[in-house]
Amino acid sequence: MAKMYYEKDADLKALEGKTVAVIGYGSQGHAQALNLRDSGVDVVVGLRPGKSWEQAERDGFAVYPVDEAVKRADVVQILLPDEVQTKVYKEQIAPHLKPGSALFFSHGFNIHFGQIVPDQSVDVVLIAPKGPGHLVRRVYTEGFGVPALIAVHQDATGEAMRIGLAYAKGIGATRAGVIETTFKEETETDLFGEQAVLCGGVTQLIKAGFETLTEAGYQPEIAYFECLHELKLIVDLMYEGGLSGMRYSVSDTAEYGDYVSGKRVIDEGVRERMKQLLKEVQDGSFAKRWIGENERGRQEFNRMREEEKNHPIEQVGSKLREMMVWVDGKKKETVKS
Ligand SMILES: NC(=O)C1=CN([C@@H]2O[C@H](COP(=O)(O)OP(=O)(O)OC[C@H]3O[C@@H](n4cnc5c(N)ncnc54)[C@H](OP(=O)(O)O)[C@@H]3O)[C@@H](O)[C@H]2O)C=CC1
Ligand SMILES: CC(=O)[C@](C)(O)C(=O)O
Repeated sequence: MAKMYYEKDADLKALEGKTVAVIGYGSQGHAQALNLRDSGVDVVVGLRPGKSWEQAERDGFAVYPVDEAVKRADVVQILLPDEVQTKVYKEQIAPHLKPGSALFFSHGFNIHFGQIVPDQSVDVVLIAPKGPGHLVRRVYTEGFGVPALIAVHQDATGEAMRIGLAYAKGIGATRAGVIETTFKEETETDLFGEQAVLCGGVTQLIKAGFETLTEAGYQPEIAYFECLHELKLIVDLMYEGGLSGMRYSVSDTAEYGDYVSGKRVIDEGVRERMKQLLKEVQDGSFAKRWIGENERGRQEFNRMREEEKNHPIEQVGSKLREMMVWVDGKKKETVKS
């Protein structure tokens, strides 16, 4: 069984007198910077001029160009998009990293695939929340935490784990639990999971179900409720009580359908294709394709993003989300797309 670290295993004193520079203020950056500050940690933000800089200033942070933020920092957390980290690191971070400082990531991609090779004089630590940034913030403000993974790639000071656990406590992760891993394991499992299950697999399943119902003539709003909206409620039950917890709460009819029909949708062929996806993550061919796509200007990415935005399920969903009174009687602050 994996070792789990909790609040009692982490000491924020490890960050006392240290400045943390959060580089990037997007999904993870804003969440981690706000949570750290609320936990009493001294935080500056490193950015380029633009909407994030303006937002970070509105949120009361001292914002600097990336290189200036790094010069002020004892811990540098790189929360830039994976595809831009290498260039920014080489040009604006590496030349200003202080010996004995710590370089943090929330995804192991650029270390694992050798895009970033830090100087031996710095600690290199991974604190990877296992959840989207906006929920890392929301759950923290509700008094809870999103669990995270921790890994040490380099321990120049002998303090990397201690500082890493303090950081995890600062963003609220030790409230839930932090599991020790490696950059390799986090990178490969995260890339596989987001492609085969969380984002890729699930969205294709939702769209296939929605299209099956709408093409059979059922109302698109009903198809949306059945195949997307209710999924959150079902997954909440799994989140709280596992698959058995969900099956306890749904009807026996649904549970029987789960057993006799689910495997006809997700059959052996799907499992074989999942194994192929994992191979392409492990051998670096996915990483090579993603790095190349960015070097070529992201035409394929932008075309697919546009196609997905125009899918009927998006139109139906945005109309319904405006019409519905939400479960707790008020509309939650939705993530701005
Ligand atoms: N999204 C998530 O929930 C999760 C993300 N991660 C990891 O966290 C890291 C950050 O991802 P995420 O938060 O999604 O990123 P986002 O795309 O949400 O945010 C990126 C931030 O970086 C800034 N930025 C982009 N390019 C530059 C640049 N050249 N110079 C300075 N600032 C720049 C953007 O500012 P601007 O407004 O100027 O574009 C923005 O503030 C990644 O390693 C990712 O894999 C890990 C777990 C979950
Ligand atoms: C939220 C998360 O961890 C993902 C899906 O892997 C990501 O956004 O990179």
